[in-house]
Amino acid sequence: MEKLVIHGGAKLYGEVEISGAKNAAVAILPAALMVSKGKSVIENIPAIDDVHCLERIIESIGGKIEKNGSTYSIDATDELKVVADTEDVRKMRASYYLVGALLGRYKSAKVELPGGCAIGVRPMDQHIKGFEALGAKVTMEHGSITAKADKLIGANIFFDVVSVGSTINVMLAATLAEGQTVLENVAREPHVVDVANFLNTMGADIKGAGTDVIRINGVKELHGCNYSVIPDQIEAGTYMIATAACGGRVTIKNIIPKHMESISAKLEEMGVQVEELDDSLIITSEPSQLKAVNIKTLPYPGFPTDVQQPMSVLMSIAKGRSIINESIWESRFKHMDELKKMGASVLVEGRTAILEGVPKLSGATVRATDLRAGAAMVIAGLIAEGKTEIYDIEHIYRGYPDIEDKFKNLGADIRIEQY
Ligand SMILES: CC(=O)N[C@H]1[C@@H](OP(=O)(O)OP(=O)(O)OC[C@H]2O[C@@H](n3ccc(=O)[nH]c3=O)[C@H](O)[C@@H]2O)O[C@H](CO)[C@@H](O)[C@@H]1O
Ligand SMILES: C=C(OP(=O)(O)O)C(=O)O
Repeated sequence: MEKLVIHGGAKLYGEVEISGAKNAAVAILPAALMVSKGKSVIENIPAIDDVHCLERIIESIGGKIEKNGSTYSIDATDELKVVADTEDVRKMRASYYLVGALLGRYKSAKVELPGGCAIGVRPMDQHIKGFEALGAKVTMEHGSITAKADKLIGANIFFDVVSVGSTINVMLAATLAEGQTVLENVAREPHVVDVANFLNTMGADIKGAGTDVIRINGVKELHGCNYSVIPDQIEAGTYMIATAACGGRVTIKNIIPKHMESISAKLEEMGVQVEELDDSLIITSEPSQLKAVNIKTLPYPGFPTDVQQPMSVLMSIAKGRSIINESIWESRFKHMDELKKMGASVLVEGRTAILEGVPKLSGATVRATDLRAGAAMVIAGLIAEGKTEIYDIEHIYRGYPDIEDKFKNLGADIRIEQY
């Protein structure tokens, strides 16, 4: 087993290269299984455990993957199995995209129910509503979801909630349906746009991704293509916040500054300097000058829920009272108990957390209760006085490539130890 050991106190200086986006890559890889002609060559795939899990799932149903660094070549031209039932499917959230991809291509899919971070109830009713509107019969039994159709016919679907997963999943299936599908009240996250762009590069006809209405004209088949995954908005946000919390000056490289606007604006409100270049941001911070702010997590372009936990660490040392309203997930404050062990002053009531800024945190033994909670604990360890040990770090590796090396290169005292 492994734990992270951090000695806090170092300011961060230098450059950090952001990897491909987790939540785009984990949708694009299943989407590549819809291609019946040619190979898909996909660059900038992040080296994270969710991707490794997905690789094993893809191979278990007959897809072939060749890797060259972060470039994956996917060959799905042979007939695939439409049943995905391995342990890996239950470990990660994004395995649910196999339903949309296989239903689209084969009009049949049976996939074990997904896992992912325990951050609240994670229903699939909107995915099911979309598949059913396209003509599929969907059942959930014995821990798996089965979707079958004689044929898929385009439909108008108005989602009851703004959901990344159901927007992408139904878009996948509708890509190979007959006629036009109109999806309304859809998620506008950069990864939704990236998946639509990938599908279009493979021959799909999708318009409107990035707005709240997506129009899809079904096509008969998809062909291979070359594509590069967008940079990870959440990984970039995590390094921006870490720099703001530790102090120093760091260039966050290989990003799309537009995707970072809600985070940049909040950091500036706190007194952090954010300089925008073409594909990078320079963060300069003096932590003793940080001011309290309030955030409410919202679908894009609002403040991302996936950055809320790292952000709470920054708020814990900002002068004054900060308030977080977590509007997406009802259990995304589990890390607060760990943060309290390090001296943070936090009161959690339902979906609200109130933080009274303290001058410093102190090192402690803590757990990564989920993926972004783990990133939050790393930032807390980096700013705390003394030694912090973080257990259950497997959660962190689901979404952060080389986190230890990336922070080491910026001057942090962080290492992995076996126990
Ligand atoms: C692999 C992946 O991309 N994960 C992201 C994805 O998760 P995921 O796709 O699971 O999250 P959704 O956007 O679907 O969920 C948003 C909200 O809609 C609700 N909901 C969702 C589906 C449904 O059928 N019914 C329903 O009520 C959820 O309970 C939640 O309150 O988007 C979340 C919100 O940005 C992020 O935190 C996750 O990092
Ligand atoms: C919640 C997250 O991931 P998942 O949906 O894969 O659990 C996340 O990336 O913050």
